[in-house]
Amino acid sequence: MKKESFDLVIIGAGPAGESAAMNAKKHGLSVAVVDLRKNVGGNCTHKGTIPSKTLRHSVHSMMKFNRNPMFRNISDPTLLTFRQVMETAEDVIKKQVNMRARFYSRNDVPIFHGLASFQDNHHILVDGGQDEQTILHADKIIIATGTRPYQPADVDFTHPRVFDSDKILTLNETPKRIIIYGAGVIGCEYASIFNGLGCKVDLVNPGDKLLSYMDAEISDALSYHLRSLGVLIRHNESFLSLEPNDDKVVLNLESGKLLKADIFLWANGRAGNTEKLNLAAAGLTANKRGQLDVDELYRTTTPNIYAVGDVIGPPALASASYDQGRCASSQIVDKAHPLLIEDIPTGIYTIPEISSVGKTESELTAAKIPYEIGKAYFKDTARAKITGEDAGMLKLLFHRETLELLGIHCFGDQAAEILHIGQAIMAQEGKGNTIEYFATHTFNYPTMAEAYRVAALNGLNRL
Ligand SMILES: Cc1cc2nc3c(=O)[nH]c(=O)nc-3n(C[C@H](O)[C@H](O)[C@H](O)COP(=O)(O)OP(=O)(O)OC[C@H]3O[C@@H](n4cnc5c(N)ncnc54)[C@H](O)[C@@H]3O)c2cc1C
Ligand SMILES: NC(=O)c1ccc[n+]([C@@H]2O[C@H](COP(=O)([O-])OP(=O)(O)OC[C@H]3O[C@@H](n4cnc5c(N)ncnc54)[C@H](O)[C@@H]3O)[C@@H](O)[C@H]2O)c1
Repeated sequence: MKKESFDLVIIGAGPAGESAAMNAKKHGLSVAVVDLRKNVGGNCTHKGTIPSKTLRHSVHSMMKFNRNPMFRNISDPTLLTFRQVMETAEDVIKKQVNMRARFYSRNDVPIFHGLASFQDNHHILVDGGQDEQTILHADKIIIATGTRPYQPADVDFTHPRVFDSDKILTLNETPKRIIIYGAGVIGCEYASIFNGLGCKVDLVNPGDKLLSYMDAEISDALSYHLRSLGVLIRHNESFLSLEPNDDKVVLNLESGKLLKADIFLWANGRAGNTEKLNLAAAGLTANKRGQLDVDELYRTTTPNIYAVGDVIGPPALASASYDQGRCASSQIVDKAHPLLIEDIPTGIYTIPEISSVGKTESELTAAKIPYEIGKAYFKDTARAKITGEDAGMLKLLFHRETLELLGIHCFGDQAAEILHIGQAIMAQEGKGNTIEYFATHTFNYPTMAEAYRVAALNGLNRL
């Protein structure tokens, strides 16, 4: 059996593992990465963020084409199939893998392909199959193994009409009707994608609101727009059983309702990839969702082992995973790094898109912070009229005495980009963070950024 030794071994080549590896290497450590997959990029590139965002982009482009009368000079409205949009996604995945693989080779970080498991807290066995086994000795170890869709035992995911968010990428035919169970981020994003492909979508939500952690007005706006596009949302419904047949699936709900569709997508929760790591050998245990507990420096309870990314639980975002990986390896190379755990923005790629950072109205009300609201409706900006994307709103929440920006909530086309303008101001210290910035600086015209000026003036006029 081969044996090699490194300062740092990272398990998982997703966003968290990649950024941890690059950062440690740049600071002079010898680093190796282990991943089950032949290709780097993690679930983010192969199953999660990249395919879903590419699918969403293609579907959204097609919707714009179908909606804009100018394009009728070229062709009648048309629909793409799931396979067609998936081909574009596969192409993007390939390009991402090539780019990311170059990061590893240029920085001289070897990748060991195979299943990693602990032998003790300094030794990892990499099982590459076919007698290819390697033992890696490491001074420090970072676990960045991510998550996979949680699969309840009573749902048969081997049935061709039953999918989770990984398997859905293998779908060959566009269904006429789909039931999506779970209305978290994945459920809502796929509801938008399938709705855009012309499918009838039943979005079944075990909760009483879509994305209830969002600002209530934004959550309501999402429900309104999804419904107006034809998505049937059913709140407060719980899964009872699923009967997959040759020609359809039947979902039985605890309320006694029975829903029928061509396919069923389970989008309710994820589980940490820890069960094959032999954690006990390293003195570690995972919680019942397979996640690991860490302190604010991403240290597990075993002193030389760190954990980052989705495997440590919320916020479970690619964006945060990149930062967590860098933070953890900065601790290892003894370069203190800002912790980057406050005010993580959310970008939710429904159609229309949602993005927010900072406090919601209900959080500010509960904390008895005297805030005021400034709003800009996209329909009142020239840019939105030009692009035809005029459904949406930018809402700024600010302290009515100090004018400090406390929360930014945006709904509509490009919301995830628009948000970062305000985030930059919100992150300023002391008097640098003021809503007045938007009223006293000139914005390019016509832009969506101009919505900040409109919202700031709207808010200041309320004082
Ligand atoms: C459908 C979907 C859409 C998403 N959209 C977004 C989005 O728009 N924006 C956003 O910020 N986030 C999004 N996310 C979340 C994002 O994908 C994750 O936060 C991110 O992938 C987490 O990165 P990670 O490095 O922790 O792990 P992952 O990307 O999960 O990678 C972990 C890697 O570890 C490997 N591994 C696991 N166990 C072992 C083992 N024992 N041995 C060897 N290798 C192992 C796996 O093969 C995998 O390659 C989405 C997720 C999903 C599912
Ligand atoms: N645009 C984006 O940023 C984006 C897009 C898609 C997914 N994601 C990330 O992926 C993660 C998963 O999204 P989601 O929509 O599946 O989930 P979610 O976190 O919204 O959860 C959906 C429901 O499943 C439950 N649940 C979670 N894990 C479970 C488990 N192991 N067993 C039983 N129930 C469980 C949750 O409590 C919740 O009620 C999220 O944390 C999200 O941040 C992000």
